[in-house]
Amino acid sequence: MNRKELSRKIIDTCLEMTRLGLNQGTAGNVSVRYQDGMLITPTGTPYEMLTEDSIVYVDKNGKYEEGKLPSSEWHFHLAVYEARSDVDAVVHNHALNCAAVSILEKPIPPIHYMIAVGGTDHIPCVPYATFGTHKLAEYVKEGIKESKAILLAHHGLIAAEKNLDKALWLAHEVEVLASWYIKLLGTNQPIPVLPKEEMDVVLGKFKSYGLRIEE
Ligand SMILES: C[C@H](O)[C@@H](O)[C@@H](O)C(=O)COP(=O)(O)O
Ligand SMILES: [Zn+2]
Repeated sequence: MNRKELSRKIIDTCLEMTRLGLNQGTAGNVSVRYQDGMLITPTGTPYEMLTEDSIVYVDKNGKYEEGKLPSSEWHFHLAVYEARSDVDAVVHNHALNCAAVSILEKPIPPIHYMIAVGGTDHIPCVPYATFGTHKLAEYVKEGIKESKAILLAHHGLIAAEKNLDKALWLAHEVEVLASWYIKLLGTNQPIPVLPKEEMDVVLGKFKSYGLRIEE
């Protein structure tokens, strides 16, 4: 895809993220790997106002086009691309249930085998750091090596995948898992989790269970 097509795809992903109920207001941001950097949503702009021209190119050193202001979270988007050569798209949101679990500063444990979607047996939660900081990007860089989906404490979710459709799908799956976890926590009962041996089996099966979403 050329730059214009990728920019359109970013905007469509943002709008779909809101339609799916995964985001609100100007929270969240979306990027794709492009040339030696990335294309990313601008900061503080309602998704309905985005045009292809508003999408910002940021190079691998964080230098961006004059006259445009990228998402305040460009540091952690670049950090994801640095950390993982197997992903080309990143979605960040403040989805209700993901944000709620992140406030507990807890990972989502293996309450359901679909927890394997991120590539490990839990959805990690990285420590809190102020939005838009290098510190937050450092935490993200470490966390994303472990799982393609991570919670950011007291903040929200990051999902990274091979393309935008897959990244959005992953974000949606994790929000469903987070909603089950929140419900379970509300029962005040002990929460059974799947044993490590079973999660290893599922993780193995997921390696060949391809998600048929291509751009
Ligand atoms: C304060 C921001 O909303 C922050 O939470 C950031 O993480 C976010 O989600 C949206 O920021 P941008 O509009 O700068 O992408
Ligand atoms: Zn955010």
